[in-house]
Amino acid sequence: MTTLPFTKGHGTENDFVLLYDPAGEIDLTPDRVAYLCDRRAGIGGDGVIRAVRAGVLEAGADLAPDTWFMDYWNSDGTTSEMCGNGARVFGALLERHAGEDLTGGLTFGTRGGPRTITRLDDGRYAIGMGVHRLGDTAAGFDAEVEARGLDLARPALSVDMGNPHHVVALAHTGELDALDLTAAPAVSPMPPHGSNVEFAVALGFEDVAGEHRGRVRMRVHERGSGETRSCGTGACAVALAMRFWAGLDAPDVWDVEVPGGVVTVRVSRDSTVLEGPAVLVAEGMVDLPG
Ligand SMILES: N[C@@H](CCC[C@H](N)C(=O)O)C(=O)O
Repeated sequence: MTTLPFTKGHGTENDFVLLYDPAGEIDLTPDRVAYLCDRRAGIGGDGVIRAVRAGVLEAGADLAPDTWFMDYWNSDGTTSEMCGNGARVFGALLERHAGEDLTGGLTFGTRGGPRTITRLDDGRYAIGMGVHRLGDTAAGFDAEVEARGLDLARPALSVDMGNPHHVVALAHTGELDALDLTAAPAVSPMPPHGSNVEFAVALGFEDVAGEHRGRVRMRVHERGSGETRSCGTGACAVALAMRFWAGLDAPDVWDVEVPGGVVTVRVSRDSTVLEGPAVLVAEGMVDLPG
């Protein structure tokens, strides 16, 4: 039996089991991840995040060995390139367990490339999300999505946030509420490694303290985790798609309502910054079977 210390945390209720493992001593396997994320038999979470030094991971080979690396796993035991909400919670873990000061920004590694986290004056965190890429912007859409609760297949735009996304615009919040995301939406064509699928309804634009802001509500079905109460990379994908579809006068700042709260996405030419909270809720010890 292996016994491990863990931290439980969430970002807008996208929740994670966090393992502080600078020297890479934990033998993390898909079965162990699935066990930790099990909400009845384990701790429960949408994913596992291990804080490890880049030098002890093959995926961190391009980084200076003492760079922190966010080793992200979905609840089904698969890994992903990036997790936006998880990155904020990872930052809060580094503050608590490694004594890192994030007020001036800290760059860390992910499978999707380096990202930077900064603690904001109001206690939230900002993540520099790296370079994004929209799919077929000439056509406006490059896929179709079918989901339970939708009468017809809907057009979707793919957005690469380091990890894959497809965004579907719905007409009103009634359509969003009627979705049944207990089954994975069918994406056509589906990328080889799957996709995260966001459904979004534009709520309007407003000027707040001299800033032109958009507001949008979304739900998400995450690759490897099912429906979650928030997705940071998904919120960025939604803001980018909405901004693109809205045309010339579209805001660069978007408040994205998710079932678990609100995050803010700031768009510049080819990159985004994701702002939101991170909460560490518990520390404990867990026995891993086997
Ligand atoms: N919830 C995350 C995304 C987690 C990874 C995703 N399920 C994938 O497989 O790409 C976020 O906040 O970005």
